[in-house]
Amino acid sequence: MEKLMIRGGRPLRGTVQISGAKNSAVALLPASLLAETEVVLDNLPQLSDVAVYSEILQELGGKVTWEGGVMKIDPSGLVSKPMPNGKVNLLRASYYLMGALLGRFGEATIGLPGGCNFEPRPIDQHIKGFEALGATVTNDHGSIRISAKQLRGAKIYLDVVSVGATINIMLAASKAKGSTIIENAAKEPEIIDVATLLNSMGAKIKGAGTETIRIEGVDSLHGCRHSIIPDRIQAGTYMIAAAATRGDVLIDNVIPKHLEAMTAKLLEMGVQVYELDEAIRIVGGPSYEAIDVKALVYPGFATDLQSPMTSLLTQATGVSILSDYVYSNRFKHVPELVRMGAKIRVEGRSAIIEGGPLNAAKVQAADLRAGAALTVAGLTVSEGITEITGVEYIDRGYDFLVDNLRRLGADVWRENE
Ligand SMILES: CC(=O)N[C@H]1[C@@H](OP(=O)(O)OP(=O)(O)OC[C@H]2O[C@@H](n3ccc(=O)[nH]c3=O)[C@H](O)[C@@H]2O)O[C@H](CO)[C@@H](O)[C@@H]1O
Ligand SMILES: C=C(OP(=O)(O)O)C(=O)O
Repeated sequence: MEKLMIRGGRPLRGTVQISGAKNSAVALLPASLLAETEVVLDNLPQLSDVAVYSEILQELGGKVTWEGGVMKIDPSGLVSKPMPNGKVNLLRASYYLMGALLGRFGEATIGLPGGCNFEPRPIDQHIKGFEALGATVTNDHGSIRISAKQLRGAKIYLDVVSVGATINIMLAASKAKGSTIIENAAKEPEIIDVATLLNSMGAKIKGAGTETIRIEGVDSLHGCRHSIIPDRIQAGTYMIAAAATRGDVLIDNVIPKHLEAMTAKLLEMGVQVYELDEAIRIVGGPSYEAIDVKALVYPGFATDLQSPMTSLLTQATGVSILSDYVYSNRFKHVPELVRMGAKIRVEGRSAIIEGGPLNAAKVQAADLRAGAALTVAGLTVSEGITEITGVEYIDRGYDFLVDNLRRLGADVWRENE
């Protein structure tokens, strides 16, 4: 196991290139299993979740080659195989195998997903969707078994706006007989990305990115080439890090529209933000105002940026309130930030943050974005070395983190624990 070491206090300066989106990649890989011929994915991030997924595809009989940011997936030799445990327990997005294998083979047995467990993350809406499409779903000692003689299109209203359920239903419904309508669908850019891939494979999906998605089922899907959208969460984290270190950073290869909520909040604090066609420049200032932030479903402020934003708000003057309306208890970063001298208390679904300086400490990342929050915090501390364990979580979502930060002038490195 490694730990991340940070000697902070240096303003980040320069340009950082943002990779393809993790939350798209981990849905596009299983989506490719619905094709009968080769799918090529470009701009793939080099993340541990992607590596695990490529191994899962190979266990299922897919042929995978992965060089740099390009993965070729030949699913022609795919076999229907139960996956009750093993690699599926390592990542959250293994739940997409349910929709993909159900669409491809009419059956799937998949162990309950892993990933970041900051609080219980139910999948009842995924199951409600599969059942509405005519599947039988049973829970067998922590494995979900799903089967259908023939999937049939249906009208499905999601009780909660769920990224995973929306995509999972799209995957299965692409191969159902007749039309499916998903109401109260999630609108995240990653959903549009998955629909774009599926449509390039021959699916008929309309309305992705709105709250009503219509899917006309087709008999078969074919291979294609697809380039993954940039990772808005990675981009938002570098925006936060640039502001927190009072630096000047060009965040390149982004879709600025995907970061509008982030941009609006930074401007409100007094950070200078310049939107270009495919880049955003952040210029930090000497002082920031405290603000209130509400994490919501897209296009609201992303819950995945809530933890790193907490670290930035410790650098503002006054008291900020950061509330998470997606996950009520996503605050595992808070006790660790408190160890670094932050004045934060959690009340219900809100963190109340009083601005003030941080100090170096030995801290533990309990999940991916908690790790991002601690990294941002460490970068602001000018005396001492911050040591962050739990780096394996950070590797789920930030490729080339040390290289990128060093190129921006930070003094960071990894060491064996
Ligand atoms: C791999 C991936 O894309 N992960 C993202 C995805 O997770 P994930 O798809 O798991 O998150 P959802 O959008 O499904 O969850 C949103 C909310 O709905 C609840 N819920 C969800 C499904 C369900 O069946 N029942 C239910 O009650 C969840 O507990 C949560 O409170 O979206 C989250 C919210 O933007 C992000 O934090 C994750 O980074
Ligand atoms: C929670 C996250 O990921 P996952 O859903 O894959 O655990 C995240 O990306 O912040």
